[in-house]
Amino acid sequence: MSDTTSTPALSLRGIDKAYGAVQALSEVNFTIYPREVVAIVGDNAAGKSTLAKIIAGVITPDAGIIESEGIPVTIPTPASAHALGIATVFQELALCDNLDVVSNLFLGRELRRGRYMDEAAMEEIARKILRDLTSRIPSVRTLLSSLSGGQRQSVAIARTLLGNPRIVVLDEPTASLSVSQTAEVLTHIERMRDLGHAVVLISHNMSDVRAVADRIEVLRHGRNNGSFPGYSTSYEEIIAAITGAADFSTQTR
Ligand SMILES: Nc1ncnc2c1ncn2[C@@H]1O[C@H](COP(=O)(O)OP(=O)(O)OP(=O)(O)O)[C@@H](O)[C@H]1O
Repeated sequence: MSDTTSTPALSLRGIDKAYGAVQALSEVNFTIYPREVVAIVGDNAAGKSTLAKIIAGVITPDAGIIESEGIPVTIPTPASAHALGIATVFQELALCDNLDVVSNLFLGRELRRGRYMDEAAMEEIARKILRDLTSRIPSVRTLLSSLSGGQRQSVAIARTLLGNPRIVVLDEPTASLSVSQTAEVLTHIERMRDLGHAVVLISHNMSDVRAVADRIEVLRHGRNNGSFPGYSTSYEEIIAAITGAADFSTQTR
């Protein structure tokens, strides 16, 4: 259950971002609380990825205020996002096919014991994280190249959880997954919320979003166009906000 009585984990207000002549975001507001899954939805070019990249510190906004746990911050780089407890899984999962699950999880931050890598400790942590996510990967020593798309997504999510982030941003995590793999990823999202993480879910898939999101934020042409409770909003209502058949621009959180 989200904790909307507490200070927001992250809050963005009045965010503008232009790429040359293209105004990708205009006066966008976005808030997420601890233990909350918030979906950002919208048509192509609505500004979803741009907002995700601002949260991830990949790009900086031209204007607007960002607060982390109520404190004004800037997120000029991915390292500063990381320092604020924000982890992002981009669509290109950035995993190594020729390495196993453990090596992918700990790539660049291997645990050592003296001069040697502490394989046993890394295996144990990998198993625990995957168990917490209820992942069905058979062995942490499986090579990435032999995993399904859904299992690879599990590894990418597990890798972000190693740093125990407050906020996890998932960019289209179920794109190109089968029905059963999608169900597995949606379970991971629910587990992350149960474990106390706030999850930002960028998605095109309305049934995914309605299945797991506590709240759905619609972007249209780079502006907010409505904020809806996830479980009780009809498919038609969300589509109307996405397509502009209905104007919800004043109804944002
Ligand atoms: N690096 C860039 N240079 C120029 N224009 C860009 C750049 N990135 C995004 N845009 C433009 O900004 C607008 C918003 O793009 P963005 O990728 O944020 O939308 P989106 O909602 O994620 O779309 P999609 O669902 O198609 O990925 C679009 O008009 C896009 O063409």
